[in-house]
Amino acid sequence: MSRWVDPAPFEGARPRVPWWVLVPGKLKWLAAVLALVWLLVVAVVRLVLVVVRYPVAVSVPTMAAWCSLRFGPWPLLLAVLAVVASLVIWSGLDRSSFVRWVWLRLVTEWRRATVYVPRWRATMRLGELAKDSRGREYRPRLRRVRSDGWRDRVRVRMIPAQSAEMWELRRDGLAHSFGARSCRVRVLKPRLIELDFVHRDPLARALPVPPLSDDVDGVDLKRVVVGRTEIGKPWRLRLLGSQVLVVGVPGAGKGSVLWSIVWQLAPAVRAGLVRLVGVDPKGGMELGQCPDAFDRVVYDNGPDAVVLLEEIAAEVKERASRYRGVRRLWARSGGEPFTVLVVDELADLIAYQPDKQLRERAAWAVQTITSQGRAPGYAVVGLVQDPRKEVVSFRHLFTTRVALRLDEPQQVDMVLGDGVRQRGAAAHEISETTPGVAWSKVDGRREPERTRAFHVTDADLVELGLFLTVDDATVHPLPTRPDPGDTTGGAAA
Ligand SMILES: Nc1ncnc2c1ncn2[C@@H]1O[C@H](COP(=O)(O)OP(=O)(O)OP(=O)(O)O)[C@@H](O)[C@H]1O
Repeated sequence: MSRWVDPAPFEGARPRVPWWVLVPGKLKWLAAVLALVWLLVVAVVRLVLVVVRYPVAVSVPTMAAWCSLRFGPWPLLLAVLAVVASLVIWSGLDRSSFVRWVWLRLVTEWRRATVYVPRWRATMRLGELAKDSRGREYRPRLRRVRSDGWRDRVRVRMIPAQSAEMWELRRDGLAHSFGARSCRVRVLKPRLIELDFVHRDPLARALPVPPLSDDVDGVDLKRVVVGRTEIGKPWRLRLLGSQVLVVGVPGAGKGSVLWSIVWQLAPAVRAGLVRLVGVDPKGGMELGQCPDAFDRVVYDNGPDAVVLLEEIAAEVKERASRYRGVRRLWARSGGEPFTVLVVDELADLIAYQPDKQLRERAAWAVQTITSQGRAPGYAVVGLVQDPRKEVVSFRHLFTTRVALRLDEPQQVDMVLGDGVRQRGAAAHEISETTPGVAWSKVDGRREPERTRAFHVTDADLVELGLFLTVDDATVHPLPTRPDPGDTTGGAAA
């Protein structure tokens, strides 16, 4: 009898086919074409980025290869010689533009190729700035490199969950790894930081003051040049419409900032266009060096100083009420002098003064002048040694803040505000051997500037005093050459 017997169950592994085998043929072709287009677009974008980022490094070898293939080696050699000759002539005729456009670009490419690219991966791994997660390495990306000669600016795209502080902690290691003297970290935007690898300090040498000028029109109260920035530009302080706070430990060079301001204002002071008023609680140690510059000056922190401050505050209020609805900002044409109040040790008045009443009156007056003095033409230049709590509470009234050498990183934050140190303003790292070097931060401008004030010597202050008191102090006309026809020998001239 024939009987149906169930076959034994199949025990072999079922063959597995990739999912795309099951996709219909037309769709497969379409996907392949799309993938190819995508790869092509990515390749073109990368190529364009490389050309844009390194135009010299890409275009020169490409042109050279094309030339030698097309015309043989001789035209190429001639072209190289012509280029070298024109570069030599260019450097002879205009050195600064040659350095900017040619030399620094070559240095940039050289340092990128020989320092940053070869050492980047190892430094990131050993410095624990790169991380492994689930078998994938997250490594900060080296972006644009620019060399200014004295420093290299290296942009870095951070990996997720990384902060600028992590880089700050490794600054020393990074500087050693890339052969620099120091490294600063600046945050440019979220995830993007710039590392400044400093090779030498362009502000290492003291800056002599420029010659005193008679030109009153040359005094621009919005841009008083008091020194130089580290990128070689004039350091300009705004006095009209701004209040200036200068903080630094003893010997940091506060005096040089103060006297550089007075030096540059001198022609206007002499012409009566600018009036200087001073309070020097240190008994005249600072302002007493050139008292002739000041219309009024008090050498203590007692009642006289407070009365002077209150008088100025009352003037501010009176002038402000007159200006209301007439003009928004002081102008020369108004006929009233612009007033600069210099307080040498602000903390002596508003923090150290033991008499509470005097202290409060001084604080009120300083607060009134700084907060309301902008429009009626009153500027305060406040100097402070110790950024204590009492002084720091005034900080927001000063739109320009200058941090000379300070002791601790927290003090930098207290003076310049939160986040400014993270953008590179390491005033606590300024060397004792470079007094007058400072980090300056202006409200409304994101980046702090590293600067150095002119060095105003004692001899300069004597010259300043003479300039302000003796009418003809700097003008020494040469005797005129006697006229050959003049029998008196020119004596009458
Ligand atoms: N811009 C500068 N360039 C070179 N040297 C400077 C500069 N400023 C100050 N110095 C020098 O540094 C020393 C201290 O300067 P200064 O007295 O101005 O400091 P300071 O901060 O005002 O000190 P203190 O708070 O004790 O008055 C001086 O010998 C001065 O010659």
